[in-house]
Amino acid sequence: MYDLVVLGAGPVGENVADRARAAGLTTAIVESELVGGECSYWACMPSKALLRPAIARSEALQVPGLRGQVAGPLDAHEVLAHRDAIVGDWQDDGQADWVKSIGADLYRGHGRLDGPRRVTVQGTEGDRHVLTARHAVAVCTGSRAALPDLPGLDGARPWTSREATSSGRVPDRLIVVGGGVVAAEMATAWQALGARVTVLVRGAGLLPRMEPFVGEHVAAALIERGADVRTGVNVAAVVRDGSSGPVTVVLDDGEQVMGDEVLFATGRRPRTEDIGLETVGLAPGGWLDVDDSLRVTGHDWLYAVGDVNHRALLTHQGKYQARIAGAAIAARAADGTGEGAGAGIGDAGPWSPYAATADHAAVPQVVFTDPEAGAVGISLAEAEAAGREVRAVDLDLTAVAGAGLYAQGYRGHVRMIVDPDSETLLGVTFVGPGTGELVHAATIAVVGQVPIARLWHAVPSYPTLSEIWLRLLEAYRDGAGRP
Ligand SMILES: Cc1cc2nc3c(=O)[nH]c(=O)nc-3n(C[C@H](O)[C@H](O)[C@H](O)COP(=O)(O)OP(=O)(O)OC[C@H]3O[C@@H](n4cnc5c(N)ncnc54)[C@H](O)[C@@H]3O)c2cc1C
Ligand SMILES: NC(=O)c1ccc[n+]([C@@H]2O[C@H](COP(=O)([O-])OP(=O)(O)OC[C@H]3O[C@@H](n4cnc5c(N)ncnc54)[C@H](O)[C@@H]3O)[C@@H](O)[C@H]2O)c1
Repeated sequence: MYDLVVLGAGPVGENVADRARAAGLTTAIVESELVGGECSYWACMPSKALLRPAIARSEALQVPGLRGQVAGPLDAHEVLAHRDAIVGDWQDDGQADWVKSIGADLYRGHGRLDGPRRVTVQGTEGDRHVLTARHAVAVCTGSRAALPDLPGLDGARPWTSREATSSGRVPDRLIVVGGGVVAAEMATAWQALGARVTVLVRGAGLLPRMEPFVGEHVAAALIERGADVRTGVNVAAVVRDGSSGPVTVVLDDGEQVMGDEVLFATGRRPRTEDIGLETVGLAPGGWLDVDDSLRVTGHDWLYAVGDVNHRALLTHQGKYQARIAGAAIAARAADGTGEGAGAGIGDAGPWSPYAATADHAAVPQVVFTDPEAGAVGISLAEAEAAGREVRAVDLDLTAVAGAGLYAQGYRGHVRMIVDPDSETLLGVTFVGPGTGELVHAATIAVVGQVPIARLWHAVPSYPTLSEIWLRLLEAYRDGAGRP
């Protein structure tokens, strides 16, 4: 018997276990593939290992004295080897050792709920275990790529995010279907590695969840570097010629696009179809609904944390939820009841240690395209959709001296969304080289609800990109975004 059983040892499951361990709970953690999850082996880490050389080279091309040194293409062989090293050659010994080091017991195999507070593990070696949880089970099984139901797709062996982050060779021609973050980042990476890239976007532009200027900058840069970015197109079928021949994507107007590989970056679905949800009265296959303490609706012992609850499909946000869930599980366990709304966690109102409030108000994200983009909080479109009256302050990032020093011909843009009543920030979005590192300042301003009047005292260093904060305050003072 354990205090807590965690299903899935991705970044989120690891953090739930660690937080619970810090509070003195005994923990078992079950993993069917690699300890470290999607993020470590087929998502964040390998994708950023592929992207960092591309972005560094691109920035060096804008720096006097360096341009000539990086005029040649990336050494794809070296970049792929670096990616392999970053993912530890898809071996998880280091992370498995870490799980042991925190005192949790690791069970390797497929875990399934088997009624309240029970998990069975079908071990990878044919072994079988029944684990019982005194206080809680945390489902942290993550998500996998969602593929559309298209004629020919199964036989066409499409890439998903897994192949796009782990491929050992650069295809001559890569077709990318989708316009979200995976599509934009992977188009950027493989183009920089030498593939001729065609991006097929169903909607009006790339990165539709962010402010529109982000997708415009990223698409323009991809096109300048030779990619074919087509918007408003629908894929009707996919055909692979033989087992290793080229692939043809047929659009619904009959046009055909040829490639050597096709990546479907068309979103995610939850890994909940075979985890025994039916044994506790829940429907298999869906995202799991949770309250702000990450407890599954209607179950006082069951938590769902990370991608699987669909609140924010990001590692850092999942790990934030993990810290909150771990704290709530421990507090309810200490309280001795583990039952009833609020038992052991007091009122757990917004911003308490037991409420993942930032999921609603301030989810930060950096998109590692070239140029980089970053955002936190709401966009103008989201404010309008919610009927909120806001002021949007827009600026070109070249308004600061730091931009011209960062890169010759620097291009970038920022938008700040302000609540005019409280004069606090509701959201900020950046696009431009180096802007990923500006996002955390924005996150602190949004989460801290720092009034504009106080932000004037947060003096940005000269001559950094951060000086854009001062320009934003000046523009706001001078009436920018006023109706
Ligand atoms: C290409 C790509 C790039 C990304 N880049 C970023 C990025 O730069 N920054 C960022 O913040 N986010 C990024 N993300 C999102 C990030 O990968 C996810 O948000 C994160 O991995 C979610 O963590 P998780 O622990 O909830 O799930 P996962 O990482 O999916 O881990 C779940 C774990 O549970 C295991 N599991 C599932 N079912 C069972 C079962 N029945 N029994 C036992 N074990 C089970 C799985 O094997 C897996 O190890 C990216 C995603 C993709 C696809
Ligand atoms: N840097 C980062 O933080 C980072 C990087 C990669 C992924 N992620 C996370 O991973 C998650 C998954 O990313 P994603 O890009 O796969 O999903 P997404 O939901 O962001 O984008 C999927 C896109 O595919 C399109 N689409 C869906 N079905 C389609 C179809 N049949 N034909 C054409 N287009 C179709 C959608 O319109 C959407 O624009 C995201 O939520 C993101 O937060 C984060």
